[in-house]
Amino acid sequence: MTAVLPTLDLDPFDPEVLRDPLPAQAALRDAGPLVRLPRYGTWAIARYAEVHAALSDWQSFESSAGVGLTNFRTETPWRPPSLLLEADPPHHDAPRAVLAKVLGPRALRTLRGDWLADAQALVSDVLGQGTVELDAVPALAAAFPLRVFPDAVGLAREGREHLLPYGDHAFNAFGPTDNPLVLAGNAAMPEHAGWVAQQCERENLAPVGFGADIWAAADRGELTPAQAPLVVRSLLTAGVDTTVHGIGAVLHALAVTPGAWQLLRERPELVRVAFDEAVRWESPVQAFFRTTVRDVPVGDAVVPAGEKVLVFFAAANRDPRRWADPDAFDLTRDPSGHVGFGMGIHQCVGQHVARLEAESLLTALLARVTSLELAGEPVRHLNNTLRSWESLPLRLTC
Ligand code: HEM
Ligand SMILES: CCOc1cccc(C(=O)O)c1
Repeated sequence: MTAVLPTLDLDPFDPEVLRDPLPAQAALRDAGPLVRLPRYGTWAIARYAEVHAALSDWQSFESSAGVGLTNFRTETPWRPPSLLLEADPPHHDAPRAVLAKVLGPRALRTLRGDWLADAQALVSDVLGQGTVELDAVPALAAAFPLRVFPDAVGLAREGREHLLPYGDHAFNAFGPTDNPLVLAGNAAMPEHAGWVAQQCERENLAPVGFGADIWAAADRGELTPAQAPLVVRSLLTAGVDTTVHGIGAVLHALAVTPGAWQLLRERPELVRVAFDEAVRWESPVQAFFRTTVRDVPVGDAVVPAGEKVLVFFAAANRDPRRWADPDAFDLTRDPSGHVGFGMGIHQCVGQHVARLEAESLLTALLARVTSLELAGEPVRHLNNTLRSWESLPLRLTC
């Protein structure tokens, strides 16, 4: 008698699930190591062990059929596929090697001083002399990445307002194409995508920056000239909304966790742990799909070849089988091993950039702000892939 496969009539892209995904994540973990989601004819894995195993096994779970619900084998992608996110070895190798160098810790050493100074300047701008109340999403979480990252890429000043809506739509587009969030973004997308594509061309990039470094790699033959603009596009798609919502997540976590800000003031060396713990706890990138290359055993079942599997990073990051007290934001925990940046060959190539942005802003805030607390009810921003805040009212006391 074959075991009956757990099935859940759950829609991971339902707006109410996006608003509060925790019950759905718990239901998926509790149902079993592999769960059938008939709603979209797909499968889901939500437990840490199976998520980690799938992300580490790109030969069985491929990305080149797309990491959203759309199967590139049978449907046309909305844009030319990413040479990293939506590619597998061998095609993935060269673009990944180039970006790993361009965005690596060594390359970022030159930015560390500038980004801390920029963070200190921004914090001085937003703080009065005493207590200030502000919406931390526009004032800090969005303001800082938009202040430092486009310059680091080498973008012109004009048109940067396209970046956030472009990324927001790109992340929505990993969900169902008939989803209300996708439909709402379709009209403006050609304009945003057109501007982004323009900025990836060599002549529109500054002579110094991540963009120039990618084109220099093409000059050295490490990429073809046709690949270079798509690798730059990866930065513009993946590198803005994610850090905005990552910083929003750590500021929210610190504001709602009693004693956390004080502990960080006493132990500023915990700043980098704080950001990774926030990425585990909130998982700004909630989930991506993979497609099975062959019949793949998961738990005591088998996923047939050619099927879409939802790999739920956020659910794995709160799996009590892996984490003690998983729902607590705990600065004394060691969050290493979390899958908030993914795992394996596709693990976030921009994670060092994200960490440096968060570290810079938190360091500047910690030096000036004695207490950081909610000043009103935060409001969620709904997205098919991103967990994020529309607004985060905070009270900062100096
Ligand atoms: C808090 C901020 C961020 C989070 C939570 C995040 C999350 C992720 C995750 C989960 C993946 C794995 C995707 C998969 O396995 O299919 C990934 C890949 C990627 N990320 Fe990030 N990311 C962040 C910031 C950034 C930044 C700042 C950049 C660029 C500067 C970036 C560029 C990329 C790219 C290009 C990939 C594809 C890598 C590959 O497929 O080899 N990300 N990111
Ligand atoms: C955070 C996941 O990483 C992404 C997301 C969207 C696009 C790309 C890309 O490589 O174009 C990467």
